[in-house]
Amino acid sequence: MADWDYEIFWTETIKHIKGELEEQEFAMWFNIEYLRSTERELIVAVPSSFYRDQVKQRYQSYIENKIRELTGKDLSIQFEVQSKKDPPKTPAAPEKTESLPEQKKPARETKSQKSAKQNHSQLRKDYIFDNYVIGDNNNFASNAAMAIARNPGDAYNPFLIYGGVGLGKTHLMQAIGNYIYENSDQKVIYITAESFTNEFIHAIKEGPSKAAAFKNKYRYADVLLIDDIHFLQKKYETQEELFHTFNALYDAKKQIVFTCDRPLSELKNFSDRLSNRFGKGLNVDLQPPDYETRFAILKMKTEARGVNIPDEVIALVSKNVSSNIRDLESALIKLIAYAELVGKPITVETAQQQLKDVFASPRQTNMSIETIQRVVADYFSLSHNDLKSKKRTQNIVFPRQLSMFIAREITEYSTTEVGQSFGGRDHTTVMHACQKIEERITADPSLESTIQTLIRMIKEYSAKS
Ligand SMILES: Nc1ncnc2c1ncn2[C@@H]1O[C@H](COP(=O)(O)OP(=O)(O)OP(=O)(O)O)[C@@H](O)[C@H]1O
Repeated sequence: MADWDYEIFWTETIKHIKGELEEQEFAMWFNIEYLRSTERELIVAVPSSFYRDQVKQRYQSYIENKIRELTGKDLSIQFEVQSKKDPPKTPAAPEKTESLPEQKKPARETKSQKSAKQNHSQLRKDYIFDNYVIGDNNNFASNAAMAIARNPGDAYNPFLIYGGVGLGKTHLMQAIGNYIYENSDQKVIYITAESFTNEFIHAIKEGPSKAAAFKNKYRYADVLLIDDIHFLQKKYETQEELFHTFNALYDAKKQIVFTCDRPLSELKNFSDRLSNRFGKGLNVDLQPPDYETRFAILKMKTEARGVNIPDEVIALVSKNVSSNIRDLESALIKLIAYAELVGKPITVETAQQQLKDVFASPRQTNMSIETIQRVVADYFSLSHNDLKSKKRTQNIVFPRQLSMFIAREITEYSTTEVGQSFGGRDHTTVMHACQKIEERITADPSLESTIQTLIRMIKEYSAKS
């Protein structure tokens, strides 16, 4: 694994730490830059030997623990002193702007993904890294996916991508498959959990030789990609079969990738031992894209279709369709179809008229939970990461419960979805939070007016962003 690069994990670790520490403390002690990595070490730069000694003493084990949580590996941090003229760069949140965003880059790969090989029969040929736009919502997941595609079976195995509908799980998973298929002779198998189940039931019905053929087919894969494993809930026999397939592949160091619509902890009627196995590797989530990323995705999709749509129209659609990327694409297709049918260019006016129902649908007007978190956190002088963190101090627990309560009041998100947005908490935590807030309102009616103030602020914030 000589060419392994832990930079993405370093970036992610720093992001977590930034969310946990006071702003000042972070700015003071995390003037640390990633340099390179070896199999067991991450080498980072600090500005002076004094700084190095202080950081080592205060934070080395804290950082190493964080990295272990993310990678599952015991990596040690080595500090190199490198004086710099430039001031430290601390990651800053992207500013929200009404203007057109700069073009984001798709996830380009260094190796060419185009070759003379025939397309893989189970993989969509356009689901490749080159067509996958990277934004803050999927940065970690897509970088991890590329690292896995370059070293299948080596480091992050199994790899689980989870997140809500239409956020790019299948695309990313198939990009891994396409990359490996194009660049090696490894046998890549992609299947949805539903087809896996149907094939399994059919094979058993057909008798022992078909059942054996089924087992062999999956156990001799080099790379197994199974989409939508939440479908396996309650399918105990298929889970059992997959458990054995998993063990055979895992022991042989073959890469396994799964997608799921929720974190493993939220799967119901799912065997613990299977869930434990899946949880062994790297689990990453995909969040809904921000405005800039939506714009970049639409821009890329229009270019790929060879249609000419003004940037103002792309901006309008990106602003008004925020639920997921599939909805974004559907809106675009609707516009293109209309323009082709009536033979007219697409303008802001036609887009507004043709997509007015889409823009007004409850899915699009639904307030994002992140907006609620940001406004409530700001009100209580916290960072919005505090609300998603595991911290249980009273100054954080109350705003967190309040945010959950407001999310249930003014959005259509389920308790499961709300819980997931608060650091992957269970839906029962959300129910408990709502009950606690209701009890507090009964005991202290002035809380009701605080809640109304917050809701007004959230709506104003949302209208501006
Ligand atoms: N980052 C991205 N860049 C470009 N296109 C994207 C991106 N993410 C998703 N898409 C596109 O959005 C559409 C939906 O993606 P995909 O089917 O992978 O979502 P999903 O999360 O698997 O959804 P589901 O849960 O419904 O199966 C696809 O056309 C995909 O190409």
